[in-house]
Amino acid sequence: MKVAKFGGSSVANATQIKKVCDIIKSDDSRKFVVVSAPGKRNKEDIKVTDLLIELGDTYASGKAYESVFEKIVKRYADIIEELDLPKSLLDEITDSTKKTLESDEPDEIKFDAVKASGEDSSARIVSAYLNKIGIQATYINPKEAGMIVSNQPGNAQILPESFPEINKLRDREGVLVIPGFFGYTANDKLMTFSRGGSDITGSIIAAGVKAELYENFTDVDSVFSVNPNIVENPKEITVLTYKEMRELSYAGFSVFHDEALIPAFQEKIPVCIKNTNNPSAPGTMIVAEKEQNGNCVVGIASDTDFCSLYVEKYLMNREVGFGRKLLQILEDEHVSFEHVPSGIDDMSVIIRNSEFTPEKETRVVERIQQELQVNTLKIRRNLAMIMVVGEGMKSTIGIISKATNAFAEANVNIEMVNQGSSEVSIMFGIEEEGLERSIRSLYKAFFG
Ligand SMILES: Nc1ncnc2c1ncn2[C@@H]1O[C@H](COP(=O)(O)OP(=O)(O)O)[C@@H](O)[C@H]1O
Ligand SMILES: N[C@@H](CC(=O)OP(=O)(O)O)C(=O)O
Repeated sequence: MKVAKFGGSSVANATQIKKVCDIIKSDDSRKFVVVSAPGKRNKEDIKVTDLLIELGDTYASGKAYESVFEKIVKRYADIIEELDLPKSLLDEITDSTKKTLESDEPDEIKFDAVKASGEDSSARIVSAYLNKIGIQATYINPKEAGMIVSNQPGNAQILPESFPEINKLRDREGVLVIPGFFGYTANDKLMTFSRGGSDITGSIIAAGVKAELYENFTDVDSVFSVNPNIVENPKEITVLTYKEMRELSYAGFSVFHDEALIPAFQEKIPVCIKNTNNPSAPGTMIVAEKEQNGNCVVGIASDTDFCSLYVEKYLMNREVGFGRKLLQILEDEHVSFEHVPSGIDDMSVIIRNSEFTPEKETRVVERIQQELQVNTLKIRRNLAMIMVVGEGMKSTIGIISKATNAFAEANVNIEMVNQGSSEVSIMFGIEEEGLERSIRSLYKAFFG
């Protein structure tokens, strides 16, 4: 039995949904189908999830929300009409979205329910269309599927007790169509995962039903060795390990959510990234282990919007507990950090800009100065992180020198370097301004 997840681009309009249903029809083992909300139909379009977020915000602020509501309804209306599905389905979706919007739930809970209604509507539509073309299919709500999550709006985590419940889905008849992106708390409150979280649903279902394969259908033939929006026609990756993919998606390969590998990895379920628009292409396989042959670097990922908090203190190496005290100040402000490169007398903490608001910065700086008596304290914003990834790097000499040469050729100054202890990745911090030319130069050095 396989789990097939279809992303927003695969259900963006009726033509795409027909392709999705053909893919399901072409293989009887595709029993579990997870869908996202309709995504962008072209570059300038807006994802339904983004419209729903706008709807929730507008409603909460007491402003007129009707025009954005109409835009959302129009997206479903066009799809339902073109698929020749009954008008009652559109009424059902419209009524349920309106009811969610007008519910008495606290704003935070309501926002998640409004946001998730895009996935819910997609699943109802796909299931109805499958039945129309003669495939027995049932819409399954995540509550019915047994997806119990933590009480963290917008950032829920699956709870372990879900898996035995999900396993029972194996006994159900026909194709089961499950909306991605959300689950329910033990108190029956709907909570969404973080953005892009339908990939997580697919992986949870795959782990729960112990699927033979988790197929993740998107709009590219494979995972490329570098973001195709930066380098034209980059090299395709045929096989990746879980570890490599986790590092790459964490560091910016938005094609697959970085948290989504964990459930599949725990049950050792292979993942295949495939293209809805070209399903016969083999795609990229993500597996536990692979043979090391060819290039030791598999991919180069990058992300922007980081800042660094740099502290220097003479004899820091001798001061027991310095690192803990610094990180404690960040913990007290609920700031999570990404990397901590350090020297003898200095330490940097790399944080996402969104985590480190100006208000938090003021409080953190004040406390560091008062409590840690550092000699230097510097905050730098607008940093980009580049991650060079590959399991084969640990047994290969000269990777860092090849990379630093590539930065030099791109005339970009490296602000920091951090090699993860697993030696699967090397991280370089640079100013955002030099990002694209660095990536092109690194790509040329490792894949050119
Ligand atoms: N290294 C990469 N390989 C493939 N695609 C990538 C990579 N980095 C970024 N992307 C982008 O990810 C997109 C697919 O992810 P996403 O938009 O989330 O799809 P979906 O709509 O299927 O959820 C691709 O269209 C591509 O622009
Ligand atoms: N629709 C949600 C969840 C998701 O996974 O979407 P997509 O498959 O389009 O990345 C979002 O936009 O965050």
